[in-house]
Amino acid sequence: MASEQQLQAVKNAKVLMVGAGGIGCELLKTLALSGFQDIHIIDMDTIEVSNLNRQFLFRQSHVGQSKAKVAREAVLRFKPHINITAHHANVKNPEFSVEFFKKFNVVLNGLDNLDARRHVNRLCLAAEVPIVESGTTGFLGQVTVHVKGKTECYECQPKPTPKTYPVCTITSTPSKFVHCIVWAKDLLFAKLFGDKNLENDLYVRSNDSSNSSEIVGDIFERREGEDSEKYGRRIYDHVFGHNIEAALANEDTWKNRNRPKPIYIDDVLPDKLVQQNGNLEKNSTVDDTLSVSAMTSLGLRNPQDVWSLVENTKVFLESLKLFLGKRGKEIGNLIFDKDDQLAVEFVTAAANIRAASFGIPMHSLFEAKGIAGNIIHAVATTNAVVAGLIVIEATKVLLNDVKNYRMTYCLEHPSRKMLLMPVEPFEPNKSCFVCSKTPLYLEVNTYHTKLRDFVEKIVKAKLGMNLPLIMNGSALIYEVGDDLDEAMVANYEANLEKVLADLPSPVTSGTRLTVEDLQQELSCEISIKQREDFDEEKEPDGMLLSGWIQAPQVEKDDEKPVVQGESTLVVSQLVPLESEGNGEIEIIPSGTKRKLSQTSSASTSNSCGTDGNGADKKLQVIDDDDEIVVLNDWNSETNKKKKVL
Ligand SMILES: Nc1ncnc2c1ncn2[C@@H]1O[C@H](COP(=O)(O)OP(=O)(O)OP(=O)(O)O)[C@@H](O)[C@H]1O
Ligand SMILES: [Zn+2]
Repeated sequence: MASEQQLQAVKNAKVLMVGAGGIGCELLKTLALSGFQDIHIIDMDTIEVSNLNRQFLFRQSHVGQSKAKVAREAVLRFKPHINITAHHANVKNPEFSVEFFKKFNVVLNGLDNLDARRHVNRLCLAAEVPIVESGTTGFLGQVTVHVKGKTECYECQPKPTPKTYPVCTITSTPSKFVHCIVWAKDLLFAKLFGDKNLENDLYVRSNDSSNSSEIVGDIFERREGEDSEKYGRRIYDHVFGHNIEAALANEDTWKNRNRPKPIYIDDVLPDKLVQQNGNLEKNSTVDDTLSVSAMTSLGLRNPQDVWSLVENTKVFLESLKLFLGKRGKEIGNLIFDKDDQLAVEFVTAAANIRAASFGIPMHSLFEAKGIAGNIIHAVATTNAVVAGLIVIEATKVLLNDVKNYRMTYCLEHPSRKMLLMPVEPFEPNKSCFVCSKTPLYLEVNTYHTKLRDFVEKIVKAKLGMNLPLIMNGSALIYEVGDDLDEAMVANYEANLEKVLADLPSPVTSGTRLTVEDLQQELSCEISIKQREDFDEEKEPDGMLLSGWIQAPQVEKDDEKPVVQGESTLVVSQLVPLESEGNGEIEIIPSGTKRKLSQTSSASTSNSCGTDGNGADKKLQVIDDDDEIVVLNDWNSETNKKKKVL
């Protein structure tokens, strides 16, 4: 039961909800039913059919309409007397300025991407408005509270990024199915159907074939008069037969690995492919390109079946033929899309054939699609639980009940019989460049690196700036904005093409750049250090930023993709820390174990720890034998459990 004080706080609050998707729909409903009366919603999207299974405020008839607006109307139907304002827009738009954010008592995020979350974090820091941040991935979920000066900000902790793989693992020595998927999708599919001008490592580096990439360039071209079956068979033999033979020639590679087996198509499918439903190539006037399917024409129905090598070979050939015959116009421009059935069929088949060659278990199209599209299926219940937790935390924030703030993690499997794991928030990280304004350092070859690379790879991608401005001392070297005159735009464009050392005010070793984003009201200093060489694989940007919190790469053991929707932190990174005897557990991010004693008020050394004026990091977990335990009284001195029947 909420207290009178809580009810008043809720009633008088003005809240901003960003995102009206899976979490957002649940959240808006829960806010309205909890007594909130002034709610703004921002969502840039329109409703899609695929949202309907869990975004329950939306119906079939709403497909194509604004999520924010439809969500508002749906909730007003059962709570007609509250104020809901819908903004169908990107939260990064300039209209959502720091001034706009200042109007709210708390911001509630139900977003699905890092970029927007970072942007909202910065605006909230500048506007001094607390955020309750959330994310879900299947059964996993989390709700975290961020209040300037009191808790860490959203960017104080590193965020997991999807795992990338060394090129040689993908091109030569795959050991997991996901490696075969990456090869099929990013190399083979891209080579056959994507932009031919893009560099592509689809060749095998054997000891004596230093110029093999040139030879391969010709091999992927369809020869004059070559029919699609013949072309498909030639590609098949090249990538699954000859390339593997060439790789086997590198004896050193296989000393401690299983040797792959070359696969040639005549051994698997000696006869010409005949489709069960006739040759669709002749039928190429049908316009609905996305409904074209090799599975359909081969009579393969169940996407959860694992195909045999023969079936995979047929799907490989048939999907290639269908691309050539029915989607020829797109060839050269295709980018893999998990919702493109034919693309998924091709990638599944190619990955499976490669897997067979390397002795890796094959997978169904359903599983392959999940891996290729980084899909973890959303669970409506997790969204509902998370939405409830957001409202609980928001209420505490409104009451300024700092000592009871919790970051809560929803687990997939009970840990000590608990599915919800509450943790006290950490203090601001003193080396966070966002909330603690820590200077950054960049090692770069200033004689080779263009300003464009610095802007794209560092300022935008790593620092998450939206409208950056870069200054060297008092000289402005780059700026984005609507109010620039043509001469300035031309000047900045010219600068982008110059290497750093050749800029009108040269950037060389020792230079201190100021990089700002006026919209986010964020400014940081970057000290430049000249460095000649970079490791292409480990430092693909050709630059090394430090003083910045590097995101760890995560990969689940079962080869499933990592974090869908780039949620804030994955639970697998949390380390429950047990103290001796008293049943207390502490969970801390990123695998850095700390003892409970270190988190007491005496601890000042750990940048994530408390410095004495915050609450200590103890988390009390009640020993119990119940199946599921939730904490029911967030305001009590010690959290108590409640049985879920
Ligand atoms: N920059 C942004 N500005 C406004 N809304 C955003 C922004 N980025 C993401 N969103 C919204 O956040 C919501 C996230 O919801 P959710 O994670 O359920 O994704 P979805 O797109 O609805 O579903 P799915 O991706 O699983 O098909 C989406 O409705 C999306 O439009
Ligand atoms: Zn921070």
